[in-house]
Formats: sequence, C-alpha cells, structure tokens
Amino acid sequence: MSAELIDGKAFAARIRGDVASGVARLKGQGIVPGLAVVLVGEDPASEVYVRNKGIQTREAGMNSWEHKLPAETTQDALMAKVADLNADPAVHGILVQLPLPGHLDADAVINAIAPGKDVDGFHVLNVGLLGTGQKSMVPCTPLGCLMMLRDRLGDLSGLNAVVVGRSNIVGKPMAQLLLGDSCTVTIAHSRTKDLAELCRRADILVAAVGRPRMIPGDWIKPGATVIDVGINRIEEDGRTRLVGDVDFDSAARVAGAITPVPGGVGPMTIACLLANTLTACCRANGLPEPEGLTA
Ligand SMILES: NC(=O)C1=CN([C@@H]2O[C@H](COP(=O)(O)OP(=O)(O)OC[C@H]3O[C@@H](n4cnc5c(N)ncnc54)[C@H](OP(=O)(O)O)[C@@H]3O)[C@@H](O)[C@H]2O)C=CC1
Ligand SMILES: Nc1nc(=O)c2c([nH]1)NC[C@@H]1CN(c3ccc(C(=O)N[C@@H](CCC(=O)O)C(=O)O)cc3)C=[N+]21
Repeated sequence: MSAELIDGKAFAARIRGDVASGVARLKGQGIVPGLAVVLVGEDPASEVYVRNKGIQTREAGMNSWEHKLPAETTQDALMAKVADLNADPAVHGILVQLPLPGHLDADAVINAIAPGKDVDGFHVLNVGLLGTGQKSMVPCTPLGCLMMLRDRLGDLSGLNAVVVGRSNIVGKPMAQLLLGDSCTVTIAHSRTKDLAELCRRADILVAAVGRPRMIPGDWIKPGATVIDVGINRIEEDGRTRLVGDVDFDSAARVAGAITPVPGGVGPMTIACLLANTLTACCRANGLPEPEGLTA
C-alpha cells in the first residue's frame, strides 16, 4: 500500500470533541441542544446508524430522542409527529431516517420539517440555499467528505472532481460543495459512458454508488484522493463484513490518499450530524455559530 490512509474515525472524534465544547458553552447559558430521530419500521442499515448516533449525541452532552414508529405508520401520523417536533422548543434538530417504507411520501415528510431544524439538509429550501451558495444546513455525509478533503488538500480550487452517484442525499450535494470550493465537477451515474476513463481523470474521486468494490485501482489516477462513501454488507469467507464501493486493496496501491470502510466517511457523517445540531441550536437562539463545523 502506498496511499495515505484518511482516518475518518480519528477526525470524527476530534469534531465530536469540538461539538462537546460548544455544547458545554451553551449549557453555561442554560441551553441544551437536542436531536430527535424518527425511525419508521425496520431497516438494518438505519439501525446501525441510529444506535451509533444515539450514543454519540449523549456523549457530546446533547439531548437525544428516538421516535420508533411501526412500519405501517400512515402518512398523516408521520406528518403529525414531524409537526410536534417542529413545535417543540427543546428539539433543535430533526432527522427522519431514510429510506421510509414504500407507502410513505418521503419528499412530503422532509419538506414538512422546519428548515432550521433540518439537520440532514434535505429540505428543498436548504437544497436551494446550498445550490445558490447561501447559508444553509449542509447534508452530513457530503459535509464530512468535504472536511476530509480540505484537511488533506487545503485549497481545492481547479482540481478535477468526479462524483460517482447522483442521489439527493450524497451525490448531488457532494457535487455542489465541490463546486462551491471551485473544483471542476463531473457527476457520473448508471448511464455514464466510459466511467473508467472518466474516473482516471479525477484528482478527487468520490464513490457513492452502493456496489461493493465496483471501482478498481486501475480506474484511479496515480496520487488521487479517493473518498469511499459506500457501505455494503457482504458475505465473504463465511462471515459478514462491511466494504466500500472502491476495491480498497488495489486502489490503495495507486491513490495518494484513501478513506477506509469502515472507519472513513461513516463516523464523519455522525460527527457532522452532531455539528449540524449544535449549529441549528445556535441559530435558533441567535447565538454565534461554532467555528470550523460548517461548510
Ligand atoms: N457513509 C455514510 O455515511 C453513508 C453511506 N451511504 C452509502 O453510500 C452508497 C450510496 O448511497 P445513496 O447515494 O443513498 O444510493 P442511491 O442508491 O440513492 O444512489 C446510487 C447512485 O449510484 C448510481 N449507480 C448505480 N449503479 C451504477 C453503476 N454501475 N455505475 C455508475 N453509477 C451507478 C445510481 O445511478 P442512477 O441515478 O442512474 O440510478 C445512483 O445515482 C450506499 O452504499 C450507501 O449505503 C449513504 C449515505 C451515508
Ligand atoms: N435521513 C437520513 N440521513 C442519513 O444520513 C442516513 C439515512 N437517513 N439513512 C441511512 C444512511 C446511512 N448512514 C450511515 C451513517 C453512518 C454510518 C457509520 O457509522 N458507519 C461506520 C460503521 C458502522 C458499522 O460498523 O456497521 C463506519 O463506516 O465506520 C453508516 C451509515 C446515514 N444515512
């Protein structure tokens, strides 16, 4: 292996420390930031995330609430839950875990969240603010990726960035953030022609596809910075393991730096969720925002 390992786990611990200091300061003024997570039905990936998040929210000194609703919850009942959380002054951040069961309209639910409490940054208002370069809530996973890229590369301007994946929760906001930092951005997806060739031109390659080890080392430009967002659970050698969208072993021989899975983007996502909750709480109270925790 020649690539430097980007230690998301250590980076995330540092951010959580900064968040905890910010929370302690607020507590001195009688304010406790609070995050409410709504989970509808059962989804194995979501459960890991919700569990880790609950523990880390409390460790940072914040209030944490988990609202578990049955899979057969109606749209009206879910909208009513969101309205309750919007109206609750102790709740500064609301996250509705995705995906929702198929009978529910996720867009309607997300757009019912008060934009200032939308710590996922998925509400159309926040999406629009981000796209026009205005202050917004920034989606946690892309924000974590951006922080790692800036930390390693400093100024990103002029670099060729390729984002593989165009979802609303990762690919699109990632591309917006990279554009905001003056990268030349290409967004690739399942209809992209010559993906291998495209990836080989990337100084920054972000993989957010959901296909285990899809990107091999020979798609990577020597020295490139590779951010692997994929979280894929696979069976191998008779056991379950977590792998990314990048074939780590071959990629690490070519890349300049690479995030591992686990221990890369995942922990940063949760750290950024806590950071966004602190930011939302400061904004709600008209207090100065924490430095270094926003885009
Ligand atoms: N680490 C973390 O914190 C997080 C990790 N994840 C993980 O990231 C991955 C992506 O998540 P998400 O964005 O929600 O996934 P989606 O399924 O919503 O989007 C996947 C994207 O990949 C594209 N794609 C699929 N197949 C190919 C292919 N063969 N070649 C090129 N592009 C392809 C799709 O293209 P098209 O639009 O054309 O269908 C789509 O745009 C998953 O593994 C998920 O578990 C997600 C969120 C947070
Ligand atoms: N509204 C909403 N917002 C999200 O941000 C959101 C979501 N829904 N639904 C599901 C995806 C997925 N996601 C993860 C976050 C952290 C880890 C994580 O902590 N991963 C650890 C390891 C976890 C393990 O050991 O299984 C790591 O990569 O090191 C994983 C996945 C957020 N998502």
